Amino acid sequence: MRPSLPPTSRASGRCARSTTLIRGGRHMALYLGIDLSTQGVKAELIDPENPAAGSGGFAVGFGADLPQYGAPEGFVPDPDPLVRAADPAMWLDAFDLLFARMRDAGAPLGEVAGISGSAQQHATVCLRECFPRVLGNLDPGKTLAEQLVPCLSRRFSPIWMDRSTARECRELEARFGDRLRRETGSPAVERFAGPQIRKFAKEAPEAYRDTAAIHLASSFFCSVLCGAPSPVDYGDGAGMNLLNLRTLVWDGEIAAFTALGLPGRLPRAVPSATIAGGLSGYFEKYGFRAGTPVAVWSGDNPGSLIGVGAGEPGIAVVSLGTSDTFFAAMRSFHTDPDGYGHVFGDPAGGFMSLICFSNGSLAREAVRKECGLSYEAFDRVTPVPESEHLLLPYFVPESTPLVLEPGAEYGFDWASAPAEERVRALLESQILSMRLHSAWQNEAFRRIRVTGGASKSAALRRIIADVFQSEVETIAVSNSAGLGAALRAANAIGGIPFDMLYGRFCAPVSVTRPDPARKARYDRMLEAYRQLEAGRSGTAAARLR
Ligand SMILES: Nc1ncnc2c1ncn2[C@@H]1O[C@H](COP(=O)(O)OP(=O)(O)O)[C@@H](O)[C@H]1O
Ligand SMILES: O=C(CO)[C@@H](O)[C@H](O)COP(=O)(O)O
Repeated sequence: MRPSLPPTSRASGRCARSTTLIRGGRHMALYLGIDLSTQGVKAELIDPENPAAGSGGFAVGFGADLPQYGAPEGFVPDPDPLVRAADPAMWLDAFDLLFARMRDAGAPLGEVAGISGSAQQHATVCLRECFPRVLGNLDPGKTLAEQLVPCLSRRFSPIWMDRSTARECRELEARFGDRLRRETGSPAVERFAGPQIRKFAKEAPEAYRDTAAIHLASSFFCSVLCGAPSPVDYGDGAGMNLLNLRTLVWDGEIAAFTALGLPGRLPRAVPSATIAGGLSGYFEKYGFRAGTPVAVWSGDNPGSLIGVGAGEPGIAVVSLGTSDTFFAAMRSFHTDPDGYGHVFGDPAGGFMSLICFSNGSLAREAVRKECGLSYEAFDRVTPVPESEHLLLPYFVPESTPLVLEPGAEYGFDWASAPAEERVRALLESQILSMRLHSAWQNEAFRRIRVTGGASKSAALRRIIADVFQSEVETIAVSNSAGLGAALRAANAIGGIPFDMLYGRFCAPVSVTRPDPARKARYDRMLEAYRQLEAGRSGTAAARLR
């Protein structure tokens, strides 16, 4: 059994466990998976022939390790809660730091046979014409940031938390109506790349003219590894409002309307098992072999679908990272009539659903601090009271349902409630919202796999099991996006079938069984939550109509 990443992994360096992959020994072929998330970059190194031997995982936290960027939560603080951007220079420095740490810890990077990765979804990186030339001539004597920042035509990248494109979404909806949802898998969505690019082209036309290529964070980092521009995979590409999921090519009409000349600025869209290229010689300084095959990167949620072993329909996944997401491989392509759910490419083939709640760990963090609790205490107090208190947990702008003006709304006397009641109300409300807004999938999932930082919380796992009346399973590695990237590399490059990899790396290590006695309670609370949400001014039950 592989132990999970200890909580310290976020802060810095290598996790406490040190295993055989670091201590030495011969390996047939190792695969490396990297995940660039909102708050840090993490890596998982696996040996498919010896799944018990882990690297322990490596991590760089933007706040703790790169404080000079002033982005403690991974984005540049902005007084406007709708504006959220990150500095690609910080991401690039984190990459150099991550690989240096792996080399210094003795990770056998020379034995890596294949690499892939994933990134937080929707973030765009805009690049000048010089990008391919600079990439092809990276100087190992300099840092990635020193060399690549001059290629940026937009200095900061809007990330998935940005909600400043309501106008552009309205324009896209007015032009294409329901075709957007039916063919790109989602209505126009504020955080998606298309509306973000439209806003950029309108507000900074010169910088847009100076832009030769627009990458997602995933295809940007795949390009950096390969030393040449990389395609976008269907998993992450579907989060742009630009990819036609019926034809699996960029929708020329939608792209041309989004911004003049956009079709010529987009990388190719390809299946997730595509080999993007060979590793750039720049990375030899960390001990890698130049030319090591790199499989295209994906989004962190599609990557996690693979990392928890749920690439086939039947198991739902709840990822409790900075955002909370609920997703599952789909049996058939269908879209959410309310417009909150999305359809992305499943890296194992076919499609996956996804619903994103922006008030995931950020909301839990806000309440935890307000109550002055540690996470251990937070976890201990939650199962105690059986009160049926609810709140709308909009501590930051919310995607599901769409809430642009943040402000939590309480269905009970919040100020005088004891800390444990507040915490329980928050966690139950978050999971009830998840049940409410995932119903469009029309599938009763009997098994849910949980992942992400907050999946360590036994209280949250209990609430998920009881609210959904499903078994809730964990796997050993909580960095499922990083593990998913390593598994994708082993599949695409090593030719190892996913079901074999799932069997070796994704077996459940804990199961929380639902308590049937709580079913009636949560059915009742779901109805009460629906009414609380419907009664809030400025919160639409459906994005569309
Ligand atoms: N024991 C815990 N209980 C609840 N939340 C936790 C716990 N440990 C960590 N977290 C939360 O996990 C979050 C990070 O999760 P992670 O999956 O690493 O995020 P991301 O991939 O989005 O950067 C932190 O914001 C923190 O609030
Ligand atoms: O916007 C979405 C999904 O559509 C987010 O889930 C991002 O992909 C960020 O992921 P985390 O950093 O929270 O894992």
